[in-house]
Amino acid sequence: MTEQLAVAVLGATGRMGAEAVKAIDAAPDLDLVAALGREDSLDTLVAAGAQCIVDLSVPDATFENVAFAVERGIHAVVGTTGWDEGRLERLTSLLADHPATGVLIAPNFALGSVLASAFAARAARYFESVEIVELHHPDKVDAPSGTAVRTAALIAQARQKAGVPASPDATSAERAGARGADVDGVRVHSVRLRGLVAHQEVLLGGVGEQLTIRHDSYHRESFMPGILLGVRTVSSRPGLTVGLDGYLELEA
Ligand SMILES: NC(=O)c1ccc[n+]([C@@H]2O[C@H](COP(=O)([O-])OP(=O)(O)OC[C@H]3O[C@@H](n4cnc5c(N)ncnc54)[C@H](O)[C@@H]3O)[C@@H](O)[C@H]2O)c1
Ligand SMILES: O=C(O)C1=N[C@H](C(=O)O)CCC1
Repeated sequence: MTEQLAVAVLGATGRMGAEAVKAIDAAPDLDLVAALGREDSLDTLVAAGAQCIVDLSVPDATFENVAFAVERGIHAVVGTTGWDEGRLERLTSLLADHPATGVLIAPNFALGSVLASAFAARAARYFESVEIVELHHPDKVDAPSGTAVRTAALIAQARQKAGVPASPDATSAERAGARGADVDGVRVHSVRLRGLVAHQEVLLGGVGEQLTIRHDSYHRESFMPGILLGVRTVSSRPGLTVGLDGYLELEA
């Protein structure tokens, strides 16, 4: 029998963490060696012999958790949001000192969401206007969602490369927030509504037509195949990968 990979979950009692604990526990090739909450010491990871962490904690804690792992040569699969450019730069320089260690930061582990963002980036160069509406449960602490920030970045890159001008917008009188947040030049609107899990629409407008690319996660189980893929792949991908699309063959 091949040796199991020793995995620890951080944020283990949270909505996502609890689901990840179940998924890792059920995977025959993975050994759940630790399940940490807010009060637990990160030293537990070392004592438990973790080879890979899955961080599903909170934006305020995720950098410290991942840095602790990287400094000890423990790979990290990260679903927690809050990874701005400054944090990514600091992590990249930390990884330079630990060249065998891999980190995957995936704003969304649902395959359909990753595909929807990739499709939207491809389509965005052909439409005059593009805006994003992200819709989540009301217990979410951050807005806009990490997925929307990543989708906007991919769209902005694709439009810039293709020389597409900014989406037209004649707004000259605005009540604060009415036009959403500007993320890399793309307007992002955040809805928080009881009953929702995680949903996103990319609205693409051209003369006389509209294309909507929508993805829905109805249950947190939808994120588990992506987490397992990340855990199984991260040790063979040293350095930093942002987006699960980095581990998928998305080109047709
Ligand atoms: N990448 C994805 O596919 C995906 C999917 C869903 C949620 N998320 C993100 O995952 C994060 C968690 O979401 P959630 O809905 O499970 O939130 P949650 O609030 O239910 O869970 C977070 C947990 O982390 C714990 N925690 C706080 N500080 C900690 C620390 N220092 N170390 C370890 N644990 C700590 C909290 O006590 C809580 O139990 C959010 O940033 C969310 O946006 C990502
Ligand atoms: O429930 C959440 O919180 C989610 N967070 C991620 C994000 O911010 O994009 C992924 C979807 C669910």
